[in-house]
Amino acid sequence: MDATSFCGALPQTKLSVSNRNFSSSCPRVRSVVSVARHSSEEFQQPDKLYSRESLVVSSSSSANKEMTASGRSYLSGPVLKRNPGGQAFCAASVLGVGAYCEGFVDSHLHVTEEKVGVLLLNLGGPETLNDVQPFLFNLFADPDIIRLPRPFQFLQKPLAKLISVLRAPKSKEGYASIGGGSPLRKITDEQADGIKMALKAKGLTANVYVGMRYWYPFTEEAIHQIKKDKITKLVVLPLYPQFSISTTGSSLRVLQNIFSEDAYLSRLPIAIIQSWYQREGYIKSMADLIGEELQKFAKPEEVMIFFSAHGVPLTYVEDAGDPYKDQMEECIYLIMQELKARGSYNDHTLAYQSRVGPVQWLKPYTDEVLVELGQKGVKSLLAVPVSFVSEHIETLEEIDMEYKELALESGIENWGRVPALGCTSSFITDLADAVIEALPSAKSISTTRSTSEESDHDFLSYAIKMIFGSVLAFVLLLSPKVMTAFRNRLF
Ligand SMILES: C=CC1=C(C)c2cc3[nH]c(cc4nc(cc5[nH]c(cc1n2)c(C)c5CCC(=O)O)C(CCC(=O)O)=C4C)c(C)c3C=C
Ligand SMILES: [Fe+2]
Repeated sequence: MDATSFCGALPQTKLSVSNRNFSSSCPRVRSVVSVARHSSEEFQQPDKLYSRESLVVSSSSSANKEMTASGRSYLSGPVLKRNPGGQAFCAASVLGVGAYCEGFVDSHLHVTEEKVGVLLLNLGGPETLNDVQPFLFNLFADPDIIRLPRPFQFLQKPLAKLISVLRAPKSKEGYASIGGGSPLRKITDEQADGIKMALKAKGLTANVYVGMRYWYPFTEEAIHQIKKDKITKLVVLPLYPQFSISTTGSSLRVLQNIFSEDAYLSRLPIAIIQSWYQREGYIKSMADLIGEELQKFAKPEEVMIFFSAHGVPLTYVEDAGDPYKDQMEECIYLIMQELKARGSYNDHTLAYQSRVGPVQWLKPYTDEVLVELGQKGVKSLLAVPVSFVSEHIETLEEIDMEYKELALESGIENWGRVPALGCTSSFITDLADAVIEALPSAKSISTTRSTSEESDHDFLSYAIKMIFGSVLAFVLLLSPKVMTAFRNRLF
């Protein structure tokens, strides 16, 4: 990337990025990624977001093959593309080249100081055992976590209350076993500080905010602070390497709702990095950690590398077009390629953990595969948590305690676990690079509401849905499958 080409006046009109197609580098992912043409496509209406087509549009693949500064071989992070004219932002200093551009010329020809903000999105976790049930309520009240058909959506909150109360004792046990709360907030705050420092070292002064989806500091609080600080350009960076409707998609939906109803925010230029699992820095950082842990085994070459990703219900992928599974497989492929390039030819496998409720989730399931591997005679296994970048309940309790015990019982003798990336410096530096690369594509969102949302406000159709919905929901709740799930405490 030609660094000097970034510095200049802010364009007076919104940029539009030309529509180009790129193929994924991974043989397993054959879908074609097309780059969005309009700014509104970056910040999609919920209905649109979940169509297979628009999710693919939102994948970050390959557009960045073009944009990497150093001609790296991996695809890099931000979803969308560079500024086609290259004239929009004062990023020269960011790359340590050229003059530091401290201001931009606004539409009234006044020089205004640029204030860059970075918003990190994450899930959040209960900090005390008393927080567990309300945290679970927030999680299950999210229509991106429990996806009810439209006529049943009025049941979301009562159902969330019921499930959160039923699940709380089991979850509390888990949180109690890791010290009484989630470490996610502390780690995410440290990552935020790290990214701020890495950006500073690269010449970009930015405020870095943390917005959690289900616990403090909530996304709404972060946005409030962003407004207070009068940020003039925002990069949104979800701390999930792979996009899922249930994680990044859910957080973006919250942002969209807030932004579309606020005059200042809807004009704020914003760039969203929707997934970054294929960035060179991330892949190499993962390979570094795996390589280090492999060396702790007596015979590193005989160790099975066991990637364990958080699962999602199968319908997300099969019906709603969630790209999560494809992105996960591509991610594993890239990590294994990197390990091979370093001379490690270990066997590997991918399985999905943490399923909740009576529905089918992505397979194979981690617990089942561990038992099978033990039965097949695998003796050494290195677990790699791959959908998370911080330690939390599902690494510290589920993998380190439950799965380790199961593996040892199943015949696996040597167990290891790769730590989550946390504040690993190569990783934090790469996230800072992703922010810098994304900045030029920042555009303000469209505030147009979809017609389907408007129709929700139509009283007559709402009343009809309520009546039929209530009857159907009652029947559904009494169905044997749901009752069995409750009895077995699957929730
Ligand atoms: C890629 C990451 C994650 C996906 C995908 C995801 C989907 C998903 N999760 C649930 C239900 C629960 N998740 C819980 C905790 C939790 N989930 C993630 C990440 C993903 N979830 C993280 C990082 C955490 C831990 C937060 C922390 O406290 O440290 C929980 C609570 C814990 C428990 O009771 O097990 C639930 C419940 C669903 C239903 C879902 C997809 C639809
Ligand atoms: Fe989860």
